[in-house]
Amino acid sequence: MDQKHIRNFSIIAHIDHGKSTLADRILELTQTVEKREMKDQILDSMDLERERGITIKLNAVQLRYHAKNGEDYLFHLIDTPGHVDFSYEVSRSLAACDGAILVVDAAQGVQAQTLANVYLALENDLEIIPVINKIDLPSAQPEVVKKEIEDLIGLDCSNAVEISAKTGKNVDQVLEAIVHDLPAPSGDPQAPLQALVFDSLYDSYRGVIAFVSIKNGTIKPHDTIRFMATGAEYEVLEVGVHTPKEVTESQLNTGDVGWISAAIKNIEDVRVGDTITNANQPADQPLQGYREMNPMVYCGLYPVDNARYDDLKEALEKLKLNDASLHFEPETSQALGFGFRCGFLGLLHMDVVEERLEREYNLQLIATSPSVIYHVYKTDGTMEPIDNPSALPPAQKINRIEEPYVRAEILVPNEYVGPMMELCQKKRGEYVDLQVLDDIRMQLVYELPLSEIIFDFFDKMKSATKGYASLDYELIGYRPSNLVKMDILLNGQVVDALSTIVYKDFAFNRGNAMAIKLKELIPRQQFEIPVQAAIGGKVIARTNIKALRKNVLAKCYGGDISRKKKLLEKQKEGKKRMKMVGSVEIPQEAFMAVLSMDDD
Ligand SMILES: Nc1nc2c(ncn2[C@@H]2O[C@H](COP(=O)(O)OP(=O)(O)OP(=O)(O)O)[C@@H](O)[C@H]2O)c(=O)[nH]1
Repeated sequence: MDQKHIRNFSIIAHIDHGKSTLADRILELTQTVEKREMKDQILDSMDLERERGITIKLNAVQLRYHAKNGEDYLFHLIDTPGHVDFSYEVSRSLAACDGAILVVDAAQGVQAQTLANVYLALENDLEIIPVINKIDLPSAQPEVVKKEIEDLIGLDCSNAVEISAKTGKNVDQVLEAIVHDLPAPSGDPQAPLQALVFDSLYDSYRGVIAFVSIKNGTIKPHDTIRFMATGAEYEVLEVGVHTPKEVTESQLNTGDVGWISAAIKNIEDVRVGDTITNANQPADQPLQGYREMNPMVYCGLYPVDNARYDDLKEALEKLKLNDASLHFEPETSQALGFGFRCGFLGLLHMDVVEERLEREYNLQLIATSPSVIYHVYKTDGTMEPIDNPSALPPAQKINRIEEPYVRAEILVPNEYVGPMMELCQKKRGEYVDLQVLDDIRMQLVYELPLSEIIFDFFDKMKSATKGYASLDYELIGYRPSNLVKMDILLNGQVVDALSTIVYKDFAFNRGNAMAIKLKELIPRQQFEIPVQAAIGGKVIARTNIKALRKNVLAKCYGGDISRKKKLLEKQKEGKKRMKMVGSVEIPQEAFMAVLSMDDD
């Protein structure tokens, strides 16, 4: 198809405003997917996505649309995730497009990530079409929401389409708007090849598959390609698109969005954000990459079975291909043995990676409690970044510790401004600004320590505002804080994987809460186990896990051997996620105790 009839676009929205549902309707209307093959949210191909009902990975599909002007168009739709943890993926997918459909919930209106995503789209020079979704809801107020979009974002909404992605109402008008209001790709087919790598995955037969958006030139099998950042060269074996089924093509042209396979066995050669060019006729410059996102949260990941260390390493390498924001390096723990220190964009990202490792690579893992990166200034004048509390130098060698701060913008209905400010204050927030947005909402700006945001801030915010507030934040730098390392001792021994860095004024409460939580989580054993929280060798909290009195098998009367077996099986299941530390068996949940503690 000629370039004028191609449209490359993303759908952007705040979480749950209906991106995936709209994508489903578009696939149906363009008959990209046969009705009987249609399952809900077909673009969410990962099981995990379907179960959690959120979009994690971006996906690109090619669609054919017969427009009302009688002409045929080729669309490339790139789906994007909505959760704040995954904004990196959003900026990746936007770099591959020329336009974006902005979906706004007609009942909820503009939310924090609506704004954040619009800014990302504007940074990428995309044309934006506003679409008001969920007009079937009784609480829908499309006119109010349109005015909000005009006032807050400055987008003209006089032609904004009002749709229900659920019922399909007016979705055809969205397709027409894509044809008429979004630009065709502007690249030059005669120019040297420049293809933006916006994603990749590892296939055990074909090696690394790169997902690309062809900005200039063309690419076909037998071409020799060069990855401009790494310099690696390969001969192309196959090229193609997703419809969403994988389809092989003879060539990808300027404006196409598709995949390339070239028997790439070395995972390191392919970097998301890199530009592919033709080695025989190379482009002078790579395309502008996009902002690299740095991990904000770190934790240790250890195989439950130490013998599977190499499997974990391989799994992490493969996962990283498909998830450029994941970082990892080897680490050892006295308590847990050999594992990896891994960096994530946020807690949801951490959760998702852990679950993917377990499901897709069949690994059993223990994750240690998450931590941000602290800047530790030592008395010898040097600074050491610390993302693992157990690596903190002894107190006498520390001059000061600085921790990362974020600027948080919170959109909150008027009646919840009070409770929201109280929460921010409690989380060591510093008030910056409060602005009236419209008749019913305000925008609250606070500067807060990142460590307070990542743990249970979202949950607390939800309960303080009945779920009506939304949050977006960005890192603004480091500030000195009064922080100390809190150790946990089990049976008199420090368990390094349970150490945390805490704000000194909170230490006493946290130590107590932690000891109580561990008592709940660690099963009773043959002997009594003292649980202590300590700072610099001084115990600040203590409790005991009582010894087990009865043999569990005693519960099964006499001879029923099959029941006995079943019980033992069950115990074994439960034990899989346990780790022997010294003489104490610790379950996975215990390492995450900091997350579920209540300070109050
Ligand atoms: N009533 C109504 N519900 C809708 C409509 N569109 C989507 N929903 C519902 O809203 C919820 C969220 O929709 P999704 O399409 O998963 O939202 P999303 O924006 O893709 O969410 P993430 O992928 O997690 O960012 C689902 O329960 C949908 O069924 C609509 O037009 N009307």
